[in-house]
Amino acid sequence: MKAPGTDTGTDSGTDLGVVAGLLRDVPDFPTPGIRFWDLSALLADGAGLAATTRLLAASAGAGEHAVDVVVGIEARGFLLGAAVAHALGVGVVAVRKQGKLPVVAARRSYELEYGSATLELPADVLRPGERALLVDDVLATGGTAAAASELVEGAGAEVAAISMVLELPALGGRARLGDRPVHTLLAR
Ligand SMILES: O=P(O)(O)OC[C@H]1O[C@H](OP(=O)(O)OP(=O)(O)O)[C@H](O)[C@@H]1O
Ligand SMILES: Nc1ncnc2[nH]cnc12
Repeated sequence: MKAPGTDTGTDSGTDLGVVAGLLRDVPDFPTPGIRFWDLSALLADGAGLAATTRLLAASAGAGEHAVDVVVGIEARGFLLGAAVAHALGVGVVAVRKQGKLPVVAARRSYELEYGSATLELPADVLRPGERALLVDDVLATGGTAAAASELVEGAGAEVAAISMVLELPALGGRARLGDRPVHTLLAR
């Protein structure tokens, strides 16, 4: 039984159950053979978004280990990254797909489960020594998170942690991320 006053809806086991119950998988999207994990229903649900935000923000560290900024990866990482940054009281940096930013600090190209892409970091938004929390929805091959991490580190900032909702372990993404701390809420 919970102690009086602790039933605030922020129990992490309860939050995880809410998140798991709102995940959807779609066969053969965007190409045949891909089992696509869709977070639309989770994000559209107020309790789902709140639970996800709390769980992702728990990777942010505290005190001298606290992160200074959240980095959200286009596109689904923008939604989660902004929510987590707001919960932590820090700012959010949008790492964008190629061609969207007017002033670019650096870019990295990579392969993912169903194609290839290039990410760009905006100029003059990360300061050397800042501790960044990388946020995205899915860790699959790890190509996206590795590219975003390299951009953050190339700017002289530190990837303090990488926080994602869902990991697809069969695709080996975690191994691509070296010794950077990776936290995923669920695996499928
Ligand atoms: O671990 P990986 O194999 O790199 O795959 C994970 C990435 O794939 C998806 O993004 P996608 O590139 O489809 O872009 P979107 O969010 O703009 O739809 C997902 O949101 C992650 O960013
Ligand atoms: N299977 C998948 N579902 C959702 N997002 C992804 N990104 C890469 N692979 C994915």
